[in-house]
Amino acid sequence: MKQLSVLSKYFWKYRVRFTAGIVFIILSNYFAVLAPQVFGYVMGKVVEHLPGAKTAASTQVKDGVMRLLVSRIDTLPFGQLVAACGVTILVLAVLRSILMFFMRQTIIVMSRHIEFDQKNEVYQHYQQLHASFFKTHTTGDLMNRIAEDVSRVRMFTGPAIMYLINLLSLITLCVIIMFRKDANLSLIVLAPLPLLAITIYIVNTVIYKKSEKVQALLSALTSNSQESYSGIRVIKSFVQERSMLNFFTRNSEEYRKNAVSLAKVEAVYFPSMTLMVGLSTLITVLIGGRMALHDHQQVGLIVEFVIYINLLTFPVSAIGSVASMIQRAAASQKRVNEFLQTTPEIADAPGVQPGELKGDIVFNKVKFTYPHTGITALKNFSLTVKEGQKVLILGKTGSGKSTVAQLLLRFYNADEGSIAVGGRDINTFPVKSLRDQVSYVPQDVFLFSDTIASNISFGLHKPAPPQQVELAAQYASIDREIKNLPEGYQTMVGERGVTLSGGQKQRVSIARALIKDARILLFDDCLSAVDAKTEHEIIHNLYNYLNEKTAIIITHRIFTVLNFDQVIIIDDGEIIEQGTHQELMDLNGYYAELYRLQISNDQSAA
Ligand SMILES: Nc1ncnc2c1ncn2[C@@H]1O[C@H](COP(=O)(O)OP(=O)(O)OP(=O)(O)O)[C@@H](O)[C@H]1O
Repeated sequence: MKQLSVLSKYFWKYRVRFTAGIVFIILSNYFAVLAPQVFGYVMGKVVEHLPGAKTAASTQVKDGVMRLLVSRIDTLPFGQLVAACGVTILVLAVLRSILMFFMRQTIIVMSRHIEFDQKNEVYQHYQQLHASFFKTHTTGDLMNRIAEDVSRVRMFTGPAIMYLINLLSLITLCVIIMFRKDANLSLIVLAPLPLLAITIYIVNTVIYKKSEKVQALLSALTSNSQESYSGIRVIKSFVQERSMLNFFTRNSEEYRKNAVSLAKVEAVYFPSMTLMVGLSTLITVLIGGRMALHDHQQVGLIVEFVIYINLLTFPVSAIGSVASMIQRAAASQKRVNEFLQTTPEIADAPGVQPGELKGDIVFNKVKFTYPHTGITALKNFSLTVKEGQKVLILGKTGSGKSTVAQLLLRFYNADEGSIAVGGRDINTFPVKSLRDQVSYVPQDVFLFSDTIASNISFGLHKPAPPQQVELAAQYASIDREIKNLPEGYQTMVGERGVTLSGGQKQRVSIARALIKDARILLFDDCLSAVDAKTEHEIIHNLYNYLNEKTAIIITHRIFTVLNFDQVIIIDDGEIIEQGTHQELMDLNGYYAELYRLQISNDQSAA
């Protein structure tokens, strides 16, 4: 419950709606308990008019509104009195329905507003969290917190709160009226209700546990089928359809067993609930009937009590489900809180001022170990890139090349040493300002489910004119291919759109970086999927585009077309060769060997 206290800020935010909702619930329940009193009164009058009735039935009227009504109709002829009572009951029912409508309109609508705010809060927090957080949490878990957990919390801020206030006010009103009318009879007829509430709570907990399991199995089944669809080509090419089917069937069977067991418990639950409610009504009729035999005056009271018991049925049976809704919401809110309390590791130091990024990039004795794997990706890494220089970083796979880009963009903070741009430590720039001024083409291409034009202009802060988008695409050598698509730049890509080839996606991703027109560019192995001719064309275009800009190009291949100011070879996180093309050829080490190998491969391919 402590977990849910964080929601108080939202209840305060929507206090007017919330208070109005509480008033509507209480008023609607007040009208609900007035109706049995009218029934009781009219039944008393009916008994009074029965042939052979000896005594005038007493009308135990305790409520102010009832007293007012009785004073108006008590002297009416019998027929008119009954009609007036009928109309009153009808009016009360209509009033109650209207109030119930407003009760939902206030409380349930408030819960939807809270859900919206909370989703935004969670999403905003996601955006601020550091890269290693996303490495240690699965996408499914993150999706669950924003979707499933927030929805369960909504079940608390909406239905659970509404039922709780409803049941508390209705039980209080009914019990007060019943005890004022006949304390002994009240004690007897209400006795089974706590038993009913406890039983429902216990059974509900069992249902909750079972449905949790069913839910988890269903999630596993969904991820299993999702993975099968995504990897369908691998499955088919390795002829693994049957084993995948067997795996799915096993999971599916497990799900079926648990779902059937849940259905069995639910099947017992509802009839036993009705039985217990029936028991209360039965006790009222039995004891009340005996009382009425001795005293006809009691008939109206018994009728009233039977209606109260039926009125109490729903709130009492809701206690269990409300309690488990609150439990679930508390567990979900705990998960949301854990996440919201995760502080972003990469944050701006107090008082940092934005500034223009220009000048040399200097890595000074940088050491970095990935926090959750303990892999030291860079050791004693020092590199000076002068403004306007083009630097090529080469090295075996896993040698630490991409880590250089990750650290420069502050996806992670270096453990030792420093990184400076224009003589200013990058930690003294606001992170957003730093990233805004560096164009980055990541190794893993990601395109959003949107048009090609939107994907290219993604990093811009205002809409880009079509000419600007086309120019960027021309530099990335993808313009012609885009124009050949049925809808050109307006073609949808991503899951629901046209499937671009790996090389096409890479070039759209390059265009997205180039359109930013930043002074510093980082290309991380971004031409791995294009053919040699296209690679040549892009490098040639880049040569013109880069001009005065500073560029760090990470790759496995040597680009012979572009004249690099420096070539760096990294091995196991350390620089093992560094210099110009000629210097490294003279060194006759890793670079020279790679160069000769590549030239001979290119020649044999030509
Ligand atoms: N996010 C990460 N979390 C943990 N370890 C990582 C992460 N990224 C990379 N590593 C590890 O750090 C080392 C260097 O990785 P890095 O991606 O910098 O290599 P790379 O030279 O760019 O490789 P490739 O050419 O295959 O892209 C590798 O051993 C890798 O397993």
